[in-house]
Amino acid sequence: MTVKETKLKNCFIIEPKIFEDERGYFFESFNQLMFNKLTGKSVNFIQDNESFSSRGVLRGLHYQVGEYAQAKLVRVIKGNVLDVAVDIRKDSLTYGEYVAIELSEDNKKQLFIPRGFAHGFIVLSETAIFSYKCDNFYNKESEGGIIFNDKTLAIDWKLSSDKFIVSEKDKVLPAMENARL
Ligand SMILES: Cc1cn([C@H]2C[C@H](O)[C@@H](COP(=O)(O)OP(=O)(O)O[C@H]3O[C@H](C)C(=O)[C@H](O)[C@H]3O)O2)c(=O)[nH]c1=O
Repeated sequence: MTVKETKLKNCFIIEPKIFEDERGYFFESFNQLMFNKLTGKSVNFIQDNESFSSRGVLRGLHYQVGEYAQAKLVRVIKGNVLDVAVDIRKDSLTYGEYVAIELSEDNKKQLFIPRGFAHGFIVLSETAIFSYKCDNFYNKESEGGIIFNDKTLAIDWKLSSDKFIVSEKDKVLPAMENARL
């Protein structure tokens, strides 16, 4: 397992060690001891989520505020997505900056997104199964979001916007400047 910090403090790219043989492959998708040792963090994940989406589906940018803020460890089991994490920590030197990384069944990369980030992804493959761990429970009342095409962020989602499939809820998310932080 290798861990590399991104330009955004405490946001890490994790690459598990893959064991391949004539049967296929094996890897530890999460190991608490190694995660804590290599990130220097001690995160207690308490909820696992999974979503299935088709090409062009864009989920995000989402986060939870206050005591229900969530750190996430995200990965792709099937397919290929562009995953985006936006630093919305008010006191952060990289506030308003984001990282974008392709996560796929082939590269098996994972992204650790700390509390204080907005998160979203777009599906680049025919379909994708997205799986992630959260260190806090879902709390509808604590949900916040930023519109995916925020002008300040100007995220390049890789696909042409006429191909985007966005939920009615996400279509009306506020710009970052008006976001609930
Ligand atoms: C997130 C969540 C949702 N739900 C229910 C609420 C809705 O009835 C239904 C679909 O929820 P939503 O449309 O918010 O699902 P996504 O658009 O995939 O939301 C996620 O998308 C981005 C990428 C994230 O990082 C967040 O984890 C999360 O906001 O599942 C639950 O019951 N528990 C949960 O933890």
